[in-house]
Amino acid sequence: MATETQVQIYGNYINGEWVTASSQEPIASINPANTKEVVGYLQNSTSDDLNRAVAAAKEAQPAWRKLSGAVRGEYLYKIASEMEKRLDEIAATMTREMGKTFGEAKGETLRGINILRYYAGEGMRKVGDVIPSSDSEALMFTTRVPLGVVGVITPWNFPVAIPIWKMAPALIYGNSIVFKPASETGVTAAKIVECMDAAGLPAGVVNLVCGSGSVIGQGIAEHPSINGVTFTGSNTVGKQIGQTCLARGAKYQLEMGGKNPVIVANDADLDQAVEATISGGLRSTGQKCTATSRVIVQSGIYDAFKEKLIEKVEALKVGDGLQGETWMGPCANANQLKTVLSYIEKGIAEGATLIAGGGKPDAEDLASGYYVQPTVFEDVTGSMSIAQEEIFGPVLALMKVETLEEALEIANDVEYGLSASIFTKNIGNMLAFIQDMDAGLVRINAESAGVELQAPFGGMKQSSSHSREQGQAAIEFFTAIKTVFVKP
Ligand SMILES: NC(=O)C1=CN([C@@H]2O[C@H](COP(=O)(O)OP(=O)(O)OC[C@H]3O[C@@H](n4cnc5c(N)ncnc54)[C@H](O)[C@@H]3O)[C@@H](O)[C@H]2O)C=CC1
Ligand SMILES: O=C(O)CCC(=O)C(=O)O
Repeated sequence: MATETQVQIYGNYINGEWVTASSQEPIASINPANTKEVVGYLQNSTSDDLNRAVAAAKEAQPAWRKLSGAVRGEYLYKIASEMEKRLDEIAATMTREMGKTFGEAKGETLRGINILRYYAGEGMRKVGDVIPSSDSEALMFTTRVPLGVVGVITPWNFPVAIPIWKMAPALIYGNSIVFKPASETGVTAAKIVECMDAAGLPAGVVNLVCGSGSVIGQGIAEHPSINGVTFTGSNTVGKQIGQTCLARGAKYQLEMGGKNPVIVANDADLDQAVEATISGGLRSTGQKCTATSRVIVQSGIYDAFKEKLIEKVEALKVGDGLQGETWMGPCANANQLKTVLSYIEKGIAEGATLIAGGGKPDAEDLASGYYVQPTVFEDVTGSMSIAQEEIFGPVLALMKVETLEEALEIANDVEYGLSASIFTKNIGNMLAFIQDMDAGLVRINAESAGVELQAPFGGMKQSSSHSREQGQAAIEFFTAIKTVFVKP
């Protein structure tokens, strides 16, 4: 039974006020490192609550868009400062809600603060071009207008960075927001919104509505007054949201799964490749859409790479992310743990060889969390489930190849195309990889995860709806271009 004493209940934030949902049935956010601990309670909202939030956002948006970009930017700077004051508290909440280590959570919260400051500056930058008209007396130019009300549906794996890299550009370009976070990380989300409230953001500009994906998430996708929906999460849900939005003519942006490869060439720096494979594959318990999942190694370096990898993986300290010595925390929820364990079983059943990890850790102090050992398979072939499907857990699949052509063929032989890495010193290998790898993010001598806030981010193939987030690319989703023709 979960402990239910002295745990705060977080309201929805609608029209500038913290309010209780009409259902009166809070949802508990549980600590995956210790499932007896409730981190906080969230609202289990209904369609009525969503309708109120959308109405507030719709009413607030015209005045918000009429402010100058510089003034909107000032609000973002203030939100960043409020978050900075609460950096440790927000990071610790993130760790308690979804399990990543405190160090990673703090890094992510800082990243959120930097994203806010980056987009605050965007409020002062150009939004259009002057285009010569065929009429010599006319002035023709483009400008940009906000979409209106934007729905923001986010997952639990980056509970600060993802909502902020969606909300900051939405706000700077003049949109208002209805924000539905994953329930696993609703308390972290409420704390971000508390910072927005403390920064004095006008009522209704951002509205937080917690609740189930099928009611509030789907409700956002269907709502006739929501003009655009930005989503990160699973492929199945993303496609459903895309279809719902398309059917009613709303704009949508989907960031979904990955099955990211790293190629280790014979001439790779062995230590660098091993470190990056471990960091890219196992940090955050492998729960990143950019996580390394397939490790394609050339035969000349295979044995040395494998030996070093296993030695390092077996030394990783699994535990509660709030404890300083922990390198890898638990899976974020019971479903994730179940999924990871089921993929490990499938790997064995389909003929891969388990060479590290493979189950729950034995330690007694880990018994009440959703822990799994960092796991490595070898003898993995391209058709196996663990080589094709997103696991979203700390599982690496080693695949041995003779040539780099073979490596690239295997690397591209999946339905996803989010990120990919190669380790090599050969410029020809690097150029072939940059050219031929079907992924939105290609990295040379660097791990597959690691997104920079000022650069475009998004995937090819089934990994995204082919748009890009972050950096200046965000303007493409959060605004519409207007071409203006003026004649005296
Ligand atoms: N690309 C990424 O970064 C992520 C990928 N995933 C993948 O998804 C798998 C399952 O994780 P989940 O948390 O269940 O992801 P999910 O896709 O169900 O959840 C993501 C968000 O969508 C909402 N949602 C759920 N059902 C919805 C619906 N019918 N309509 C609208 N919104 C809905 C959720 O409440 C949450 O806010 C993971 O194992 C992983 O493979 C999950 C999280 C992030
Ligand atoms: O690697 C990163 O920093 C971003 C990953 C991401 O967007 C995700 O896992 O959803």
